[in-house]
Amino acid sequence: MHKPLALVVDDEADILDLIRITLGRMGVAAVTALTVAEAKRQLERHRPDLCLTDLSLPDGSGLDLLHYLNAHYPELPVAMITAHGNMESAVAAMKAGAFDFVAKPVDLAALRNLVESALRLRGRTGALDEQGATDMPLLGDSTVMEQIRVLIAKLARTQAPVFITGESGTGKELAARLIHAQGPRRDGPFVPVNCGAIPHDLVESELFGHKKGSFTGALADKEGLFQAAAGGTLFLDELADLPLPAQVKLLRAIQEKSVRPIGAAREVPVDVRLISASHRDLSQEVERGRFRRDLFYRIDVIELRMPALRERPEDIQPLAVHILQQLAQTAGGIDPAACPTLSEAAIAALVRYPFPGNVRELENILERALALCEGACIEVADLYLPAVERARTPDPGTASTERRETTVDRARWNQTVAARALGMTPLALRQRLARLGIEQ
Ligand SMILES: Nc1ncnc2c1ncn2[C@@H]1O[C@H](COP(=O)(O)OP(=O)(O)OP(=O)(O)O)[C@@H](O)[C@H]1O
Repeated sequence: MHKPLALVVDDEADILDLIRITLGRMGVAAVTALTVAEAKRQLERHRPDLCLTDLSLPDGSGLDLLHYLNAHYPELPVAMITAHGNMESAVAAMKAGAFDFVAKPVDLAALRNLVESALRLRGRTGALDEQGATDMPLLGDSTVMEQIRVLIAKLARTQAPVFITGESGTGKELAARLIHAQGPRRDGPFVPVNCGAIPHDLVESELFGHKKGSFTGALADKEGLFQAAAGGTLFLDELADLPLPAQVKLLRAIQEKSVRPIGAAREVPVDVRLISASHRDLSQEVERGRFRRDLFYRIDVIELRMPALRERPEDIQPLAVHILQQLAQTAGGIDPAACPTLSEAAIAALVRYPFPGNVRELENILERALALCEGACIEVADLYLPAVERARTPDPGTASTERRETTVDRARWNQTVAARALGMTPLALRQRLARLGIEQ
C-alpha cells in the first residue's frame, strides 16, 4: 500500500510545518496549501487520503472547502482545525459533514488519533460496511428503516457525536453498535453504559475513574469507562439520567478530549467516540433545567431518530419471522426447518397491536409463544396480546387519547358500542375516560 498522503490547508506557514513534521513521524506524507484555491489545485495533482483544514482561510472559509470536498471527493475524510475553545465552529463543521476536529494549539496525541482513525477509513468499501451490518442486522423493509441504514453508514464514517432518540426497545443500542461496527473504530471496544443504572454518587468515578484514596472506599486506582472505551466508542444510554455535576465533567471531556480521574493531578487524553441516547425529550429536560444546554448542544450534533414499531407496521411481519428463526436456533435448539410459523391470523393480530415496548416487546411475545405453542403453527391465542393494550399507545396523553376519542366519536358516544370496539367493559371505559379527563 502506498504511503498515506494528507492535504493540510492553513494560512499560517508555521502550523503547516508543525503538522507536516508530525505527520512525517507517523509515516504520513503531506502536501500543503495556504488558500482554498491552492487546495483545489493540489487536489488536481494528488489523491490525498485525508484533509486537515483551518476554518478561516484568506480566500474563503474552511466550511466552503468542506462543502466542495464533500461534493467532489465524498470519500475523503475532512477534519477541521479550530481555534481553542471554539466548539461552536467544531460542531458546525461536523454537522456539515466534517469527519472530526482538532483544536489549536494542535495537541499531537489528539492529531495522531485523528489521523489514525481517518486512515482506517482508507480503502473502505460498501461491501465492508455491509459485512458489519450482517452480523447484527437492523431489519425492516420500510422506507424509514432503509433511510436509517443509509444514515448509519454515513455516520460510521465520521467521529461526530450522535444522539439517538426513540422509545424504549426501538433499537437505539443496536443502531449505536452498527455505527461503531461499520466505522474505523470497529476493532476498538464498544462500551455501553446505562446512565440511569449507576447510583448518582458513583457516576463520576464510574465514567472518569478515580485514584486510590480519593474518597472513602477508593481502595485502589480505578480506570473509568471513558478510558475503557479508548480507541473505540462509548455509548451513553439514558443520558437524561446523568446528574448535573457529572454533566459538567462530561462537557469538559468532550471539549478537551481528555478526562481527569477523581483525585488525579492532571487530565489524561482519551480517544473516544461518543454516542448517546435517551427515550426522553432532552430539549424538554433542558427547558426544565435538568439538563445542561451547553452539553445538549455538543451531544446533539447529529440526531438519529428510531421510529416506533407501530409507525412502520410493514416491518412487523419480517421482523417477527426473523426473530422466530433466531429464537428457535438460540433458545429452543430447534432446527430452523422445524421452527413453528405464525398463522395468518397471528400475523394480522401482531400488525394491529401497537407495541408500546417496540421490538423488544415483539421479541418477548414471540419467545413466550414459542415456549407455549404446541403444534407447528403459532396461533393468535399463543401470542397472549394484552387485550386492553391493543387500543393503547404508551403515551396516554396523546396518541391513545386520540384513538379512544375517534373510536368513541365513531360510536356516536354510545359507550357500550365503543367499549366493545376497544375490547373493554363499559365500566372500564367510563373509568378510563374519567381518568383521561374526557367528558362523558
Ligand atoms: N430493526 C431491528 N432489527 C432487528 N432487531 C431489532 C431491531 N430493532 C430492535 N431490535 C432488537 O430489539 C431489542 C431491543 O433493541 P435495543 O436494546 O437496541 O433498543 P433500545 O432502544 O436501546 O431500548 P432501551 O431504550 O430500552 O434501552 C434488541 O434485542 C435488538 O436487537
